[in-house]
Amino acid sequence: MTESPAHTDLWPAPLASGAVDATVTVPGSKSVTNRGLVLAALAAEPGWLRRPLRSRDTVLMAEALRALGVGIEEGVGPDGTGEAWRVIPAGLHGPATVDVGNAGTVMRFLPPVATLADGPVRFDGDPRSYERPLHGVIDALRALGARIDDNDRGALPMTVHGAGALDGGPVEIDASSSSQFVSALLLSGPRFNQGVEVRHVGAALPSLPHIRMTVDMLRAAGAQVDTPESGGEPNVWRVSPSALLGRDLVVEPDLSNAAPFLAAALVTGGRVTIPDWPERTTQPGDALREIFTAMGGSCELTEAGLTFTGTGRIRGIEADLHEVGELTPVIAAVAALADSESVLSGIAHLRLHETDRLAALAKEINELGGDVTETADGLRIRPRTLHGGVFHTYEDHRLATAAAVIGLAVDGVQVENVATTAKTLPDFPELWTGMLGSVAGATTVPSA
Ligand SMILES: O=C(O)C1=C[C@@H](OP(=O)(O)O)[C@@H](O)[C@H](O)C1
Ligand SMILES: C=C(OP(=O)(O)O)C(=O)O
Repeated sequence: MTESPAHTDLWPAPLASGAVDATVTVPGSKSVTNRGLVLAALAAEPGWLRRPLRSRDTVLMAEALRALGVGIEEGVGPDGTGEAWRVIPAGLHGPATVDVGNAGTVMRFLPPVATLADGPVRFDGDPRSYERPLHGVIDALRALGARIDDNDRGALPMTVHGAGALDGGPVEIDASSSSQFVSALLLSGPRFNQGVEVRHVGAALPSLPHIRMTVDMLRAAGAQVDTPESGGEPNVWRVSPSALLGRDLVVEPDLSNAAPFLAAALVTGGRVTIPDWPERTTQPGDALREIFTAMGGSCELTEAGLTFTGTGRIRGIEADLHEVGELTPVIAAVAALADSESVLSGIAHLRLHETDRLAALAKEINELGGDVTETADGLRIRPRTLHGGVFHTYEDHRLATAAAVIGLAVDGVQVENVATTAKTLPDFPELWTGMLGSVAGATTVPSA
């Protein structure tokens, strides 16, 4: 549906001329915003999303819900401060068309919602969306009573023939390729006639914090959810049928998108504060505190937010990133600048993310003179002296931010299509140069 433009734009990644010392306000979480939109759309009464992320993935989600009949009004919040979206649930209608772009959250969370519409809902997206796994959602919905026309591909494009309701009940899925299969079924579960019981069968499930986020947000909307952690069976989640409450939800900053800024403190031996870092959160980005501390920095959570301080020395790390896979590109970039080897494991499923992230990181870091090899389930990174060159980003926002991190320490890194950061962080170039503006004598290059 969406054409893939030829991306020849090159953004000269600014070199840091000294230690950064900055406060960076990071926009809202993609994962929280898109769950918040779905739950608000399925609620029995209107709700608010305050400080939502406005980015390609969240705008696609909002547009899709509008296409199904949901009202989403963009404006300021009930207290008159900050951006807020008012979500007004309505009967869900087909025929409708949904453009998923390359958003995993849209392509996986919305087909269960579409089963509740009263007509056909056509799903299409970027060429890459056709390659990303969706079989877990399609097979499960069919088992729960839905009619889906996917030409036996188990992938996009497809049409969900909404019948106005879904039986629901127990279902088995293999979600080892994406935790989003589980989240997708749970989010709509309260609205299925019998609720839903999802049993994961197969190899280990990735991204467990994202499933905890789904469960926490469902409970906050009034749903009853039984989980392995609340005394249930391992790998089984159960959501009872119920109405959902309209909430006044304040979206946390996107902690995964804080990664490149925290990395800048580590790489330059500087200091970066991220305001509004939550004390408790299900976001996987919270693990950065531990991971970057192990790589050589230190952090402190105060009323000002999370302050991360680097020493200028970066240590390699051996880390299983299975639960926090989306942090991999920036961690790999830091590891390429470390003084010892790193082994990142547990992330074979990243081959099916926005791009094959393992292949892309190995190729692009190696083209700058690095020594990165792919393992069966991750990356081995041996630091080398790097040189400048073009860093291709494969329409992957996190490849672009990873390249910017390397560019802090390596002169002449040119990031192809930095605009691809718009998937989750449209203001990245401005935030980055703003952060560097606080370095005396910094070479800040305006974005192309
Ligand atoms: O549910 C979510 O919001 C997400 C779950 C994870 O997906 P996978 O389990 O497919 O890795 C993560 O990588 C993605 O960025 C966001
Ligand atoms: C894997 C990611 O996104 P998506 O939601 O498209 O799966 C990501 O943002 O790193």
